[in-house]
Amino acid sequence: MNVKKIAVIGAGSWGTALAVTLSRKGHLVRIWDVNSQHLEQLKADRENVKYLPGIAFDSNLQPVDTVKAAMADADMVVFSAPAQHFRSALDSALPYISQDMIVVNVAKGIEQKTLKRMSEIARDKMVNMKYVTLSGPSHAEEVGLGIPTTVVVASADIKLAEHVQDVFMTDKFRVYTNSDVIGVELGGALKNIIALGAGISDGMGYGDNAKAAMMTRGIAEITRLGVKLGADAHTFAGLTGIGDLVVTCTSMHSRNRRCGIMIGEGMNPKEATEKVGMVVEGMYTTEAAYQLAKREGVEMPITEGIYAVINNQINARDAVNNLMTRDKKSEIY
Ligand SMILES: NC(=O)C1=CN([C@@H]2O[C@H](COP(=O)(O)OP(=O)(O)OC[C@H]3O[C@@H](n4cnc5c(N)ncnc54)[C@H](O)[C@@H]3O)[C@@H](O)[C@H]2O)C=CC1
Ligand SMILES: O=C(CO)COP(=O)(O)O
Repeated sequence: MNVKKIAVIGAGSWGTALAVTLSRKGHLVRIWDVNSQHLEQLKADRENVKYLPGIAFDSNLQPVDTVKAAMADADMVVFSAPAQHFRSALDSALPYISQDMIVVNVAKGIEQKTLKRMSEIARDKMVNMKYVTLSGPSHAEEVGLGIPTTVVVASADIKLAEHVQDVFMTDKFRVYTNSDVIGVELGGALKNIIALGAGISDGMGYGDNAKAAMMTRGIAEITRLGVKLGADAHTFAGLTGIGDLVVTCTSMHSRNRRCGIMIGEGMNPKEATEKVGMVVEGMYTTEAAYQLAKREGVEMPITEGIYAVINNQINARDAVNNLMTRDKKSEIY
């Protein structure tokens, strides 16, 4: 195997699970986080007790004190900060990113203040960056345990995507490629809105029929916005579309779903988000998608309903009633 030096920026649950996966494969991995206290704990425990407990670090996975130390001589950098923090994470690492270094981003979101996808932020910072998006149905807890998982790496440069596929691929972590960066990014980001909705539905005590409706009509509106923004509709039928939607709407590992459940049970959305204790990307992506849908003139009734609920403009029961009593429609339009 061709051993790579890999920097991981962001030691939350996903950054840690990926760092563990890469180091188990034999790569030399250094992980850094903006929270220095958290880094001290990683060094002392050789485990991420806060975000991914129970998964021991191999000797070739090293938490380091500075972004410079993480990036030194790296062949590849993996950004695993939440989407709203990608810009600042990239800024801190940018001085050390050469034209040859491969940049992989695993955040699932849209920047709220600019409505930009993660690859658009990266492109603004550095032309010709060797940039790849990694996404798909992949809860960190299961990846850490080595439970079979599939993901997709996307780049317009398919050779680059294939290279990243080789670096990450193991018999427990199967990696596909896709050249549709827009579709892969939007699938991963927008499913979090629907996962919030699925959780709200569960929290209200609604059943499997309601959740199936949420997921199916959810992917319909995700596809509508995605295609309008230049994605390939087929991508939304794949791992980073329906695949990630299914895993997030049905799993108790999902922070978005858990947050939704608490909201559905009556908790204030802000309190529910804080109670999860990790990033709940859907809370930010809902706002961004709501604005994007308005800007693009795309109908996204579920997103609109969830936007109204999490902004305390309407209660969840009335939002569902609004969805159920919309004008009659054909399923395909
Ligand atoms: N947890 C999971 O199972 C998966 C998460 N993701 C995505 O990965 C991204 C990160 O999620 P998690 O790891 O779960 O979040 P988390 O809430 O577990 O941890 C986020 C970490 O990022 C760090 N951070 C924040 N700003 C930073 C910066 N500027 N530079 C360096 N570190 C910074 C925080 O200190 C924290 O340690 C999200 O976009 C999420 O949607 C994707 C697939 C699976
Ligand atoms: O994206 C994920 C799994 O694919 C993680 O989802 P949550 O952020 O809802 O936990």
